[in-house]
Amino acid sequence: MLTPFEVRILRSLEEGKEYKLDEAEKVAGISKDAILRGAYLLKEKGYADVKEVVVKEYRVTDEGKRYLEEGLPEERLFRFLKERGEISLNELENHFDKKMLGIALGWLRRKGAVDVKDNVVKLVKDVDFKEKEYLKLIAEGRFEEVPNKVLKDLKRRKLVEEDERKEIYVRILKKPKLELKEVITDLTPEIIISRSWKGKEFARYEVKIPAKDIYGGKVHPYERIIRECRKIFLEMGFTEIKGNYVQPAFWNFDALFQPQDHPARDMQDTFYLDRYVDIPENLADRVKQTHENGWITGSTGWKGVWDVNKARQLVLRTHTTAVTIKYLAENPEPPQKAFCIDRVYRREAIDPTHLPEFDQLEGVVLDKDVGFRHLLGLLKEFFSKMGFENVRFRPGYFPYTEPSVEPEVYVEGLGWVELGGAGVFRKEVTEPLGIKGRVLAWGLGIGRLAMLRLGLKDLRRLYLPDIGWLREMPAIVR
Ligand SMILES: N[C@@H](Cc1ccccc1)C(=O)O
Repeated sequence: MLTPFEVRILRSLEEGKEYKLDEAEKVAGISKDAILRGAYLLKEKGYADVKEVVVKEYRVTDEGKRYLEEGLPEERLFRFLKERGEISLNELENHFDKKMLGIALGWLRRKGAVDVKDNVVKLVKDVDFKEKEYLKLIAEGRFEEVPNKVLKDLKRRKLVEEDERKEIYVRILKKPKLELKEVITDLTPEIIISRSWKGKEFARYEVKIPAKDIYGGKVHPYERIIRECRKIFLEMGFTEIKGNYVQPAFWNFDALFQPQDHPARDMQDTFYLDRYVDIPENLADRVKQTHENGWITGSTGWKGVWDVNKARQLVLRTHTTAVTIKYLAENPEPPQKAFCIDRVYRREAIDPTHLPEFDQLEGVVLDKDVGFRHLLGLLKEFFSKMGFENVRFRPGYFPYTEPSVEPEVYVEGLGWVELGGAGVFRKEVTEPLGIKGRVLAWGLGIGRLAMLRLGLKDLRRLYLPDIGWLREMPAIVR
């Protein structure tokens, strides 16, 4: 039994002749997808042969194009040396860009064209620069004429890029006596309503035929990992909390016993707003005393004068600890278990692992008889649920916790990666706010976590609207 497409293909393609998919499309007058499906069905029945050939194509990169105009770095240096004779490396740096000089010297040495001794460069042999001719051929699309080794070298130098394309050929082996009994391939509402399917055959579904890729809608990989973290803490009985992006320095720093001259409070590190708010007087008073002399906590405090105006200034929160500490001040009775997944801001120079806006996964446990070991166990449990089995804790320092640790997870190929901070809140933090009990606290960089899970090397990828990457990401990553 043949589908209408198969019949169409058999009728329009010549027996024994090989057609590229594009040609077959033109000759048969049906879409490439239909040809492909039909051809594979015909292959199954022995009427056709389908061949897939992977062809490589080469393209000159921007850097390569520049060299085509200016000459290869080694060629330019060679010409210069020919004119000038021996010359010191220092002198050369006056004539050439340092990076270009490095590349040029490297290749000339490899070719045995120069000798470098005591910082002096000397030409010792005449060499040719065929690579450039080859580069030109590639630029003209004549890459078949370029030897493989040269292609490989040019690719390694990033002057040429390789692309792979699949080409599909269809050949009709023999034509059956065409039986024109119609077969139904797509069952439509019309066919059902009119009952025209009666007495007809249905095409069998062939799962092995390559089909068009379909990209369904799905949750963004980063958001998916954020949801995964949220689920883990909800399942462990935590409450999710939220807070404002803009916080008084009081909640971001002072309530956390961060001294007013702490470098993290500097303009260099924190985004300040030119606005001030009032803070609860009784709290401010106790925090002031704690900073200045320890109040009744038994601590000596930081000494010096605590200035309420510094605490009143608004900042873009630099960590979500501002949210958890405020929550605990408002809910000081144990037990409490809360977490917060949200955006924080720091004045960072942007690089592959730093962004001025990023997200933290913050959490606290307040109870009468909890301690450091519970904290480590809890974090270990969380990481293990996230798929990181190898966890270790390095000693750390935060003004608000004692002891403090920096959790790290082991990632194949990267080694130990630091994921944030954790510790037990000091009494200088809990007592002035009236928090009754011990507090386990942590703040993790959730972007980093996502990066590791998704196998990315650059945090910025998480925020790029790269549709190709998004399409390729599976809906579930483990
Ligand atoms: N707030 C710290 C992390 C941390 C949270 C809670 C306790 C200890 C450390 C940071 O942003 O790096």
